[in-house]
Parts: sequence; C-alpha cells; structure tokens
Amino acid sequence: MDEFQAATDRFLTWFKSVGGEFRDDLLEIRDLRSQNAGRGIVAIKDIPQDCTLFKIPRSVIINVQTSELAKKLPDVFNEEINDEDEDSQPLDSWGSLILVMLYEHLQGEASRWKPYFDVLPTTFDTPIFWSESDLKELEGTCLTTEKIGKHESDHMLRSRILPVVLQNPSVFFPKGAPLLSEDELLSLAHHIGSTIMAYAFDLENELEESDDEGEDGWVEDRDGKTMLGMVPMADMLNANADFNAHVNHGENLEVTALRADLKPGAEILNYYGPLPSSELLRRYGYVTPEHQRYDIVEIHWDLVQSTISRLLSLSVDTLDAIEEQQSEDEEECYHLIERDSGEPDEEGRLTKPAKLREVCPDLEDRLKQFLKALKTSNPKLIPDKRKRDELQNTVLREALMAKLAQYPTSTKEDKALLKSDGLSKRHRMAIEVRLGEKQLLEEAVSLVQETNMPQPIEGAERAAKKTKRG
Ligand SMILES: C[S@@+](CC[C@H](N)C(=O)[O-])C[C@H]1O[C@@H](n2cnc3c(N)ncnc32)[C@H](O)[C@@H]1O
Repeated sequence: MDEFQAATDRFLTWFKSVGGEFRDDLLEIRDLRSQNAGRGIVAIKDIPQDCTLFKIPRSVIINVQTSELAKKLPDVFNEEINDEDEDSQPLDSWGSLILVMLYEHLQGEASRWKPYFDVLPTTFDTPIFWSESDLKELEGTCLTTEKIGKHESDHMLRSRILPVVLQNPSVFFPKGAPLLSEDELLSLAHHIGSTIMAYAFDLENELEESDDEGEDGWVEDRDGKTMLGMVPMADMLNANADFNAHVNHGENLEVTALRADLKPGAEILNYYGPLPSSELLRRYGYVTPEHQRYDIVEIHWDLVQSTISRLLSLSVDTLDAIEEQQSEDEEECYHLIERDSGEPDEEGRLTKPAKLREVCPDLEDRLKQFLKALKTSNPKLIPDKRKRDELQNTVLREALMAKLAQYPTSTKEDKALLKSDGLSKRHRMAIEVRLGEKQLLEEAVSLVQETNMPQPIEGAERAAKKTKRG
C-alpha cells in the first residue's frame, strides 16, 4: 500500500475514533490525483436521496474553541479594541484560525488532529504560489496582483501572526523541537493560510440565535453570523457548480445526499457558491467548465474615459473635470459584466443555460449621465439626443474592444493552445480563466451590436481597427 492510501486509512480510523460517523458501506475516500483532484469521496452503492452520508461532531472541528491554544494564550484572543491602531484590534476569525492551525501543526504527534494534518495538502495551485511567468498568463483578467494579495497577506502575517509565535516559543514549539526562523514561519503561515482558504468552513452556530459577542466562545466572522473552522471529512469533499451533497450545520455537522440518482462511481460534490473561474482559481486553485457560467469581466471606468477621450479627441483632464462636477459620491472604479445564470435547483442541478441579457446596466447608466454632462458643457460636440445615444453605443462597444485588447492572446489562440499537449496545469487554468472572460466580452460586443447597431462616429472606425488584435 502506498503512503497516500495509508494516510487515508489512518485518517478514516482516527475520524471514527473521535466520534465521526462515515457510511463506508456506501462511500469510499478515493485517490483522484489522476484527475488533478487530490482525494475525493465516491459512492460505491446506490445512495438514496436525503441519506446522511457522514456526521462530524463539533468537538472534531479545529478552531479557537476546541484547540488548547486559546487556553494557553487567552489574551491573544481577547485583546482590547483600539480603533486607532489596526494592528492592536482583536484578531478576526481568519487570523485566529491561522494561529490555531500553526499551533496544532507545530505540536506534531502531540496534536490530537495529527492524522488529519497528514491528509491536508502539501502543495497548492492557488495563484499566490505562482511564479512571475505563471502569473503573466493571467494578464488582463480579474486576477490582478492586488487581488491575489501576496503583499497584503505577507504584511498581515508579519504584523499580527508571527509576533505571537516568536514571543511565545515555549507555547508553540514542543520541548526539544527546533525553533523556526521568521522566514520559515512566514512560509508555513502562508501554507496554512492557503489551506484555510481552500478547506475551512463558515460554520453556522448550532444555537438558533447567536448574539454578536459569541458568548459560547466561537470566533465569529465580520458578518457576525458565522464562525470559521476546519471540518475534517466534510473538507474531503470536492466541489462543483453542479453538486449533489449538502453540509447541514446542527448539533453535529451532517452531510446529506441531495439526489436520488447517485450511482456507484459518482463523486459526492459539495458547493462553494456561484463563483467565477477567476475566483475559484484564486481561492481553491482549480477551475471547472461548470463554473464558467458565472464568469465575470471587470470594466474599469478609466478605460471608458480613455475611450471617450480617444473618440472625441478630448483630454483626460477635461473629462476628469466633468466627472468631478457630476458626482458627489465616490464612484466605483470598475463595473461588472455577468450573465443571468439562475440558481441551482434543490438537488444542486444547473437546469437553465446562463445568458447575457444586458451588457452592464450600472456602467451604461453612468456613461449616459456622463455624456449628458458632456453635452451640457459642450453642446457643439454632442448637438442632440440622437447623437448622444449613438455615441453611448459606440463608446460602450469600443471600450469592450479595448478591454479585449488588454489580454495578451486572442480567443482563437487560446482555443488552439488548449488543444495542444504539454501545457502545465497552471498554464491551462490561466488560459481557461482568460478565455472565459474573453468569451463573455465577445457576447457583450454582440449584444451591443444586436440591440443598437451603432453608427460609427468620425474617427471611431480607424481607432477601432487600431485596438483590435489579430
Ligand atoms: C476542501 S478540499 C477537497 C479535498 C481535496 N481534494 C483533498 O484531497 O484534500 C478543496 C481542494 O480540493 C480540490 N478540488 C475541489 N473540488 C475540485 C474539483 N471539482 N476538481 C478538481 N479539484 C478540486 C482543490 O484543490 C481545492 O483546493
């Protein structure tokens, strides 16, 4: 038996020994590495609808309430709120769980969750771990360096998490264990942060109504409704936009089958929500065709303004002045294009095709108001409403084309690349993310053309050719 399978077996034995229930007459934890999906849970018999597949007692969850760390360092989790200084506010649920997981990891054999740690991942495909050349493949997409957040998370870990460990070595490091340097700890904390991002659950409180104080000791998230924790076995489930299982949060956590047609060989799948491919990749390090229906594109207002500037030969300063006069409140810096994707039904099935019905109502409205203001300030440029409407359509179409030009490759090139052999997993996922965005943009361009048939204004046709890519 290989070590992977041995670790799975140890984990299952441990899970049952701590009070977990697992229907191994119906299910199996399977090695899905050949499908790039790690471990997963697969049916080995027909599974009836609403059947409880496994149960996880709350005592098996790892969080501030169950780990010894909060008892050893109570002050760390109970700091006084000081609004002036961000770094002395209490740790949020995210930071608290990183500390708890660091502590349990460093306990090694002494941690009561050791067999669980042995089945957690050792490597990740989330973009925070990608090299510069991997990241280049995501150029133009929603996944900007800022969104990936390496810098911000370095700062948070260095300022909030590492000092607690470094100031309390006797708590975090068992007797005789080597101490880790700050850099080693940072790398371990990143690893644990990414595990939490891809594995932790927002836990609903077992009490029906909880107050914001979390008097039972659970750490609550910023909404005050949920708590973050690691849930062994529930996190062994892979997930998709078309799913067939649900995690119920009661006295125990229970996973139930949603469908009546789960046959032997079917993978039991959880649901992470209607996430676009970019977000699925950022948080979980994978993409699936089923999530593409939720893809989004961000259109930055700066791009729309620069399109107006180019088409009307107006300086950006002139346009900024109009923008300032016009809006009292701070406006969004970007607007989203997204399809009407509907909801999965109660069995987790996607029943309707996703469709782009409107390009982007809030962007179109903002553009309309902006052009109205421009017309008032310069009536010669936009003499009447008909001209303004034409201009609005042209600007929208041209801005979409300019956004398409921000990706380093065309749709056609990406489709050809996906057919080629030898692409790395990361490269393939980056292509799928950028191709999904471009296909949505192309649908948006077609929609503008279908609904409006814009008349080109002087100079626009030439500019459009310049921005198009081959
Ligand atoms: C909560 S864990 C699920 C269990 C995981 N497969 C394991 O071996 O530990 C989430 C991670 O599983 C993988 N995953 C989940 N759903 C997947 C899917 N449909 N296809 C491929 N990988 C998936 C991703 O790596 C993700 O970060």
